[in-house]
Amino acid sequence: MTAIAIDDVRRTYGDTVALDAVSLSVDPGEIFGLVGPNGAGKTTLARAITGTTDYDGTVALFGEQPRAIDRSRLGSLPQSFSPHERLTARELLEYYAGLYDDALTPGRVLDDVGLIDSADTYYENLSGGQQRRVCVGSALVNDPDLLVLDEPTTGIDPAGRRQLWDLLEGLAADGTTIFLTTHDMHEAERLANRVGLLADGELVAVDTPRALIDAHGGESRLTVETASPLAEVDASGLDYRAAIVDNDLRVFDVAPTEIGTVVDSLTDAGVQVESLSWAEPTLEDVYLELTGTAVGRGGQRLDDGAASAAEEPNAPTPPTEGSS
Ligand SMILES: Nc1ncnc2c1ncn2[C@@H]1O[C@H](COP(=O)(O)OP(=O)(O)OP(=O)(O)O)[C@@H](O)[C@H]1O
Repeated sequence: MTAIAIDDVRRTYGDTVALDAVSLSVDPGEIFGLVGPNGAGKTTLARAITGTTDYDGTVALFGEQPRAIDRSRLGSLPQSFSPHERLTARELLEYYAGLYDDALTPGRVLDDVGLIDSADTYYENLSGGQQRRVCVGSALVNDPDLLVLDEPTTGIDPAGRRQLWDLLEGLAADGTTIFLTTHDMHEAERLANRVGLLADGELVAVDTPRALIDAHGGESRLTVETASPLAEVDASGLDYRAAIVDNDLRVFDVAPTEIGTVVDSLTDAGVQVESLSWAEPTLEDVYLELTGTAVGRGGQRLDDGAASAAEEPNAPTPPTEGSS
């Protein structure tokens, strides 16, 4: 049975369309990541799933309406969540555990979220990231079948994020369905089986991170820092499209095995290469492309005549005056 079935869900606030005919289904044991700019509608969709906002259309969780589902099957972490400040981390989890007939022990949850050493610290005295971990723990305490987490790792340090990712992956491997929102594209790429991109209330793309990157991520890029003034760099001998981006020469779609050839061509053209870095497209490129915030494939100077040839695939760009 589908874990989350969302069909033609719409939500407006006055003139604001927060969700515009969103349809989506999430399988049991799947980790689904929802990304999108501020105000795109992510929290509204998470709230529609947990039955904490009204909407038109239908949402079913394991075949039941969100407000009808046995609460012990659902764990949810709202974006804004402020537990009682004068309780310790352990007391808070004891409190939330007490809401269910059958709950995990607070000690185990604290351990899972990496807070066992701060178990007896008042919530108000925990750091922001530690507080967020307690909040994540409160969503886990009933060992739910479905977890809806709205920006679970915001404010949590890199090591803590990794710990939570491992934890969530382990839960999903054991069959828990996880729906999470995030602004961290690395998190979505690493964690989610599928990613949905919401923009202005519309789900504009849904697929595996790999498929999204293949379809929308663009080309790999070789960034060349040169000792030569960029205005004098002649890249016309390259068999690759090139442009100037952030004061470096960027060469597109170069296979790693071809980097040496590109460097040789540049050196032959009198360019002094200082450093090189090569990067594959990532989910962040997909995000920037699909939300219309991409700089432009050929670099930021596409709008000036000097680099306009960069718009043409396979047209080597000789950066000239004005393009440095
Ligand atoms: N209670 C509300 N009253 C009025 N407008 C609201 C309300 N909640 C959300 N909105 C509007 O709905 C739209 C979607 O908001 P939502 O919080 O779902 O976006 P989001 O993608 O979660 O944003 P963020 O990344 O900033 O958390 C926004 O335009 C927001 O201003």
